[in-house]
Amino acid sequence: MWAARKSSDTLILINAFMRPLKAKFGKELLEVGKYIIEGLRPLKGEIKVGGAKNAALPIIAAALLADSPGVLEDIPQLRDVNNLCKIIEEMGAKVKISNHRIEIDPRTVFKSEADHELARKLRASYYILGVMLAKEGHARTTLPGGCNIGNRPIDLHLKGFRALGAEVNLDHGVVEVKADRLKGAEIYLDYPSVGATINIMIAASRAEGKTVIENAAREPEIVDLANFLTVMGAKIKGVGTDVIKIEGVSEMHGVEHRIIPDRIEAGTYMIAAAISKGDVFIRNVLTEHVKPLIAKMHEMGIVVEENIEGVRVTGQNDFKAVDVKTLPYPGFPTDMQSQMMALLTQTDETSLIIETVWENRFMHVDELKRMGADIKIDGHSALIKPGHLTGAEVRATDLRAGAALILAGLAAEGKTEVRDIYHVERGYEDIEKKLQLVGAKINKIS
Ligand SMILES: CC(=O)N[C@H]1[C@@H](OP(=O)(O)OP(=O)(O)OC[C@H]2O[C@@H](n3ccc(=O)[nH]c3=O)[C@H](O)[C@@H]2O)O[C@H](CO)[C@@H](O)[C@@H]1O
Ligand SMILES: C=C(OP(=O)(O)O)C(=O)O
Repeated sequence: MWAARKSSDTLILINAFMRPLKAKFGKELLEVGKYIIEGLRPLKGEIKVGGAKNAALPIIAAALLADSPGVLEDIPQLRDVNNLCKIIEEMGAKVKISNHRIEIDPRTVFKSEADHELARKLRASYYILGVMLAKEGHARTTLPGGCNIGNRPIDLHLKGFRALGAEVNLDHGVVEVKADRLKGAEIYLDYPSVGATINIMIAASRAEGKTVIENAAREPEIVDLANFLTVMGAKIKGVGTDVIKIEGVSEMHGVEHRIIPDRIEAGTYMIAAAISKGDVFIRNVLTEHVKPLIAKMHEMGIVVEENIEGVRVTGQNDFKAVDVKTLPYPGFPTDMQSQMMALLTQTDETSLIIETVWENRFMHVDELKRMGADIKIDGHSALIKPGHLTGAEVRATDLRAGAALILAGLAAEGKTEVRDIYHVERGYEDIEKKLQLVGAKINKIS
């Protein structure tokens, strides 16, 4: 959407040229690309982090709950955001995008179904379910896409909707939820699922009476969404703890809201600074959100200095091996696991990573091995031995796997080609440009 608005003439020309090729090879043809990285250059300077993808997405969807237009600031320019905006536009909302600001007018929404093809392109499309169920008493969408990092059921979302009084149907991968009136309920989540907590919180904000979500997820993105909903008129207490209480309201209005900084993007650049043996100030970081990473970096002997605006990471010492276990917030984030693994290939001894959130989030391991890494997987654990990385041709199997390979490329001798960068662009805005600004030799070939 941004690209189209930035240079629509160029796109018309490209499309005319690509149409016959797209017809022959499929519509994703334009989305293939690669990064080429030449490593062993210490990064120096400053990188600015953007708004958080995983906060922006539910907040864009939740803007439809209002009965008047609203404005969102610090929206990252990402494939996922673009696709979600297309979904809500197709449902009738008026969406005006300029730079990192989006105006959403929900008054013209006439449809409670998300376009299936678009919905399959991202995980967060399922927030349309909670939003439209609350707003119109009906919603329909296909099961969502997102990273292929394991089984990604939505049973807890559906359990929550049922508890609120909705009728739920899941047939051939299409989910439909309906209710004449949602009623507040007590809902215990078997696991503190981020998506289920968000979807239930959204639906409950317009239900009749009080809802209590127990064993709720505590991620900062959920707190950001709750702050947004509260300014819109919702009554929410306990967010950021594992018990969230919501008193339903009948009206919500459009507001202005600034999205919190992306803690995973911040963490990725913190590792870029360290792994390249560089010295980088990463601006626009809420340091309390990256504490689990800062703690591990300190253990490794990496110098991390925090201030109100961000963190300075200096990676000039030798790195000590550490063990890492991924957990729901405030534990070490699974979304930083692959990037951390790239860093742990550069330590003095063997490190251990235990992935407890997703059962299939080691797909980057085979790719890192192509670059010379010595990693053994046993179930949910990976043993990482120190090794010398050399450039290779590798594939970004998912968003954070792609980020890990770019990071490994920064520490590798020679040239690394990271292919299939579709997923990377779902979650990182201009990663190659931000890295170029601090001295990395990285180019994107589209
Ligand atoms: C768009 C978005 O915000 N994505 C993030 C969100 O994903 P997402 O919201 O999909 O992740 P969840 O927190 O829901 O999933 C965590 C665990 O709960 C399980 N589960 C989840 C839902 C459900 O109904 N039943 C169930 O069993 C999953 O299989 C997984 O093992 O949180 C994850 C965990 O921090 C991150 O890796 C993702 O980047
Ligand atoms: C897994 C991720 O995203 P999604 O849930 O959107 O696939 C992620 O952001 O690392």
